[in-house]
Amino acid sequence: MSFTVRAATPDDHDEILRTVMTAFHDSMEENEVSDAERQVFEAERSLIALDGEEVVGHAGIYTRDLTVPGSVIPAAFVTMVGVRGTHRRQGIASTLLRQQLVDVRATGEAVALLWASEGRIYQRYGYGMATRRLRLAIDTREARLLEPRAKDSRIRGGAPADLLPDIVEAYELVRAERPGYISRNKQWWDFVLADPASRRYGGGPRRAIVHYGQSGPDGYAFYRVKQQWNELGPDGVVQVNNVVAANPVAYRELWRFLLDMDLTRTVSVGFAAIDEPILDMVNEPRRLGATLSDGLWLRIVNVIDALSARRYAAPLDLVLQVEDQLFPQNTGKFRITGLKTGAHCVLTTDQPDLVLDIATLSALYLGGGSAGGLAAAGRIQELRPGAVAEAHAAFTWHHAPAGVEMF
Ligand SMILES: CC(=O)SCCNC(=O)CCNC(=O)[C@H](O)C(C)(C)COP(=O)(O)OP(=O)(O)OC[C@H]1O[C@@H](n2cnc3c(N)ncnc32)[C@H](O)[C@@H]1OP(=O)(O)O
Repeated sequence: MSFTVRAATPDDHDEILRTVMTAFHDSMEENEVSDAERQVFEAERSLIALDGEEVVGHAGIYTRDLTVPGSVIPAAFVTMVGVRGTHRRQGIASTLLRQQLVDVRATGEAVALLWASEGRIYQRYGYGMATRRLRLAIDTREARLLEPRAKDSRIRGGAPADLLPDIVEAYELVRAERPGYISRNKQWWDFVLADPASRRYGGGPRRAIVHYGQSGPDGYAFYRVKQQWNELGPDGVVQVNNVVAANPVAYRELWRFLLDMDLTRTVSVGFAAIDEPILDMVNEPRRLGATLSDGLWLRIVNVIDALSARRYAAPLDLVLQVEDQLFPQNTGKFRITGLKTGAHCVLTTDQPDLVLDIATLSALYLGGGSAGGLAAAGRIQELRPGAVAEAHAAFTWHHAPAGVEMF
């Protein structure tokens, strides 16, 4: 089978969606496509594969900013990757995904990242597991907050759209500090707030709570309640995306509201960080029902730009020997010097301290992958004793990175 590849046009949007939904065993008819979804579509950054006139594969990109340790950088957010079942395993996704990475580098972005339907799809293209995702299923009768209610603290609840200016203010307080957070312009807030009934999966409409401290809004959470009853009475589930808060009081009081809602017995959280503060705020952490999986997958496309764009938790001076099968520019020896205030990365002929491939370096990038753990897994080779410990201290960050929204 032969296929051609071209950039999409705005008119291709619905056919692309139909193709991707078919690949996901879903259908356009059962999913309302919101205006918000159409608005964020970037036709010129979408690649489609065609068999004759038929769209048979797609890989798209959203252009947004990503918070990395100590900095915010432009990044490519890969989305809607799908190949029709009739055309799978014939190299279509590989062609699209490799071409896409070349385009990302040409655009000037240093990294691409994505949520994987299955992690094993993407490692072959150099993506590394850059964040870990914690899900919580909290038995609210068993896990209680240790601290009493705060004074001078106020919570408002309502429809997200009605509270939006305060929600945006709180989000912006947090975004620049937390690796993994993503910029949201007006279109992206519309996208985040879109709440079509076909995507509620049995839950009610999305609601918001905002916390107000002495200087204004400083935290919020979105949630929906799935109302259910068993033979003993109410058994509702509060489904929370994540809790966004700029300080411990805001975080705690938002949680207090969520954990103590009438007619509910469980709070589920979809996007918690592995250092999520709630783990250290309750009397019975085991009852938070935490489960761990892969989070964001990240691919460095430009080693020099990426490594010099972030900051490092401890002084760093290392030579990394990197192997990248797609980009010859990323293969070689790089000296990285870094501090909390700045960083520099250049090609060098010096002896390497560590040897690793691009997927492993990508896993380290946001501070999520542990250099010690990756070395123990045999993915980093240490040529100078002590170099793994130095990399470990420098690449980690005081906030674990987390992917906090699907895109
Ligand atoms: C960011 C996102 O959008 S994540 C969503 C990804 N999409 C989905 O999961 C939807 C359902 N699946 C699909 O649409 C397709 O099967 C895709 C996109 C995953 C793969 O498309 P294909 O065109 O079949 O991939 P392609 O033929 O290029 O395969 C490349 C290689 O990856 C392997 N591969 C592809 N998909 C998978 C998978 N799901 N599991 C394991 N291996 C896979 C192939 O076996 C092949 O290996 P090889 O080179 O050793 O022979």
